[in-house]
Amino acid sequence: MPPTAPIAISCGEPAGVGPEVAAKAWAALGRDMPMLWIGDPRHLPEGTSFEAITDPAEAAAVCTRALPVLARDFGPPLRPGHPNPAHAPGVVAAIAEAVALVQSGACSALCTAPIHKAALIDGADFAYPGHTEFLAALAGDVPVVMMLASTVLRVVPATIHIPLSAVPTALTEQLLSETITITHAALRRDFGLSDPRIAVAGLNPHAGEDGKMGHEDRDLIAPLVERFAAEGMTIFGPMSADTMFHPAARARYDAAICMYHDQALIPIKTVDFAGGVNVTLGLPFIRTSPDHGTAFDIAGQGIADPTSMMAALDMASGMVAARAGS
Ligand SMILES: NC(=O)C1=CN([C@@H]2O[C@H](COP(=O)(O)OP(=O)(O)OC[C@H]3O[C@@H](n4cnc5c(N)ncnc54)[C@H](O)[C@@H]3O)[C@@H](O)[C@H]2O)C=CC1
Ligand SMILES: NCC(=O)COP(=O)(O)O
Repeated sequence: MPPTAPIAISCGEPAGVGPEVAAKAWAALGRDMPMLWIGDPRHLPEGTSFEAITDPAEAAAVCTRALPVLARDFGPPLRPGHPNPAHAPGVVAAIAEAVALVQSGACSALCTAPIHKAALIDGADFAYPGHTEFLAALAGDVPVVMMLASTVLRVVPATIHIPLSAVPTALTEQLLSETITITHAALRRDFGLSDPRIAVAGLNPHAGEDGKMGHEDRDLIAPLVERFAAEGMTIFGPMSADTMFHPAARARYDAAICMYHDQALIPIKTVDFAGGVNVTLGLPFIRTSPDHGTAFDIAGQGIADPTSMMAALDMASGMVAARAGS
């Protein structure tokens, strides 16, 4: 990969705030961080300084004066705040194209703007609940882990986009073991922690209260934590989820493995919505994303906060450097 290979940004749902936060992130960071936006340039906010290019190798030079764009035609016009399923094939293709560029080495990392899953299902028969699962499939069905990370907290939901009623069955020893192993390796490789400290949440209230309020904590989670600890990992749990996210508790670990989506995402979006980054661990390439969604309620108004997108680009850039050993 050339040292100036840009970070590929897939446009995400064009009716959401994705194009706006990408344009704002370029304005703030683009002079120092090569990036390449893939999408329909008609969807960028009016007045965005962009240049259509055809070769990602041109991005680094262009990025100092304009947002480099691989321009694609998504068809019908856009109404901010109103997703059009007709745009869905373009949205999915932009993600796939960005992945191909990263896999070929033409781009250094992938940063995805948020998608609206329903529009992709309606308009493109999208068979995945989110980027995470789609990227795992594009990478060859590798096991992956979702991490939401900010400077104050890192959380990992062991199960992701499934109904709450399906969580207990989905929580198997294999899933939890893979989740912990992938998280531990990524904390070492990408976050520079030589001996990461991992806290594991319980599933049930009070981590099951010794089997009186559910058995998964005692029968599944505790033995697994003991096994990893016996192998030398710094890991503890199961913790009562209600008391593991206050500041003193957070200071005791580098990442919290949580049992389901909201157990992980509520605390981080509460303590650092603006600075949170969604990063997929376990892929053979680097992928980050802002922690927020499409924000249809404010799309097209010019008021979207780009902080999370900027943090996602920063994190991707840091991971590229960490993997290059610099
Ligand atoms: N990585 C991804 O592709 C993600 C996609 N989504 C999708 O986004 C859609 C909407 O999800 P919601 O739950 O409504 O969450 P959301 O994050 O889009 O919006 C929640 C609230 O936060 C505000 N907000 C979000 N981003 C903001 C920004 N950059 N600046 C200022 N305010 C901002 C919104 O205006 C809204 O009031 C759903 O279809 C969901 O699946 C949600 C999260 C991540
Ligand atoms: N709630 C997180 C989310 O929806 C992001 O999912 P993904 O598209 O990154 O898989």
